[in-house]
Amino acid sequence: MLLSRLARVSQEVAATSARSRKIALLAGLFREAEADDVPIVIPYLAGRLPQGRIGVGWKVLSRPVAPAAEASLTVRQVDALLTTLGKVSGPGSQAERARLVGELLGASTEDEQRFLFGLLTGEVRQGALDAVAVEGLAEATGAPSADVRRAVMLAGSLQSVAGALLSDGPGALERFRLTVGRPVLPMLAHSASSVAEAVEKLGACAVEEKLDGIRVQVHRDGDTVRVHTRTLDDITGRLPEVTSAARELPGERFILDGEVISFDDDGRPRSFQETAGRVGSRVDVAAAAREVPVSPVFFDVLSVGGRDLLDLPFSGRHAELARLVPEPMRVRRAVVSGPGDLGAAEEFLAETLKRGHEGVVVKGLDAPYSAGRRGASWLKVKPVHTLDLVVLAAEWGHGRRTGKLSNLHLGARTADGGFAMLGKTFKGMTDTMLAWQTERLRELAVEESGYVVTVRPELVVEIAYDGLQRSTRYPAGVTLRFARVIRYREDKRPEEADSVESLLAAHPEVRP
Ligand SMILES: Nc1ncnc2c1ncn2[C@@H]1O[C@H](COP(=O)(O)OP(=O)(O)OP(=O)(O)O)[C@@H](O)[C@H]1O
Repeated sequence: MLLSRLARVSQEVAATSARSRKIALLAGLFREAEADDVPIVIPYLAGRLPQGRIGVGWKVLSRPVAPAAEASLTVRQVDALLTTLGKVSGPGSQAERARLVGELLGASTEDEQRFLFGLLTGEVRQGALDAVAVEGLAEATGAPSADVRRAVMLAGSLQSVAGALLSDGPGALERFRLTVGRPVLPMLAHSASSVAEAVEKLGACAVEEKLDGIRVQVHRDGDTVRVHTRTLDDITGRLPEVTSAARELPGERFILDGEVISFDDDGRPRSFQETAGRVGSRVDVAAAAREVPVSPVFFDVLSVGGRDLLDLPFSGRHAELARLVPEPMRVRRAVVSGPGDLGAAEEFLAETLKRGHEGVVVKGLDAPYSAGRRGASWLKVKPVHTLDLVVLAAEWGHGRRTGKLSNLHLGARTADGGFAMLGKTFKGMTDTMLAWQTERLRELAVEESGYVVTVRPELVVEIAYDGLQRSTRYPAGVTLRFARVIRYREDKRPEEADSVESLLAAHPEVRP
């Protein structure tokens, strides 16, 4: 497929607000695409680079290059060139990058240059595009859109489903069934501001402790056990405790969902940093496991004995879980009949906090498991409220922080797929964090002006704050009070950051 075709459709999709028109435009594009184009076309449309980072800064991009008169570049040629670009390193790499970018832009028409510029600087990001692309695929291939959605949910990747559908037709969806050994994206939660609000919304529900560890999905097939993170990385080798616990359960084939966490000798949870450090260590796992042992604590089951349980109501899945996993290895919970029983829910939250956990997750008893979604039926309640925001820029520090990128400009997602800055912070960072962020942000830099370095909006950071206040200086009309960094969330994509809309919904006091 020619880049010019993709660039035109991308522009048309951005220009129309009608969802049906967007779907029709994408369906048209998919009908023309070859299966090999798909892994490039879909991320480009959403404004993502399949290569992740390629280390091209604003300086290189902003050098004017005379455009080509006629479109000839294919998306696969562009992708190959960007892959080469991403691999350039060592002495002379700046000049080599500039040469390759010059080559790319010189072969592009003016429209294509504009598209590439947006793509490389992160400006054409379109957050909601993947959902529209699912509908477009269904329309282009004649597959029912609910089936495409379920396949994407289970595959955890729109690209792979699209590639299979476009080369083999609707029958290819069969390949994306829930299978032991093949991880699926986990179900996620929304926030509620209180247990009362959550119980009011959900009615009969289970109130579960929220453990601040690392999410794991454990697959066992006979003697084979695999452990995956929420981003589907395979971390089996790092967690011998989890594999041996899974082998001792009275089932041969299952998929369990839970959290691994490290407890101290008194049974209180150790800090997230300790658990994360342990789970992150790949060398000398045995020594790390002696120093910081972790335990799996399960809260859901997706499959058992070859039966797919995703569509069972949570109460049914939990009954299966209780048959498979002994109580000490399951999260503690209280079942609550509805708002009339709020006292029991509040008591459980208070007890959970006293035991050192960060809050609770309130779960509707009737809801199926929605893999890869923030289901409306899981609501987390944490007394210390935090936000996941995207770093838009950073300022060079001074004094002790000279040479470090320090003050972060923080953005929340906006309805149009962009980000609105909510404020800045340089608080809460450890020295390690400062060094790490300086390096990462320099790689993401697109423009440097004075002491402010603007970056591709890719890094997600968890921020604690004491509230919102109105402000005319910021585009959303509000700013954060006493924002401070808690940790970077490398497991989250910017599309998963908090939005201005949800923030304002949680703070009625600042609404005009
Ligand atoms: N009982 C539980 N049920 C579901 N998730 C739990 C539970 N205990 C801990 N968790 C963790 O909480 C996360 C759910 O919160 P969410 O989906 O919003 O992700 P998150 O943004 O990482 O949450 P947070 O930043 O609040 O930890 C899960 O991914 C899981 O790792």
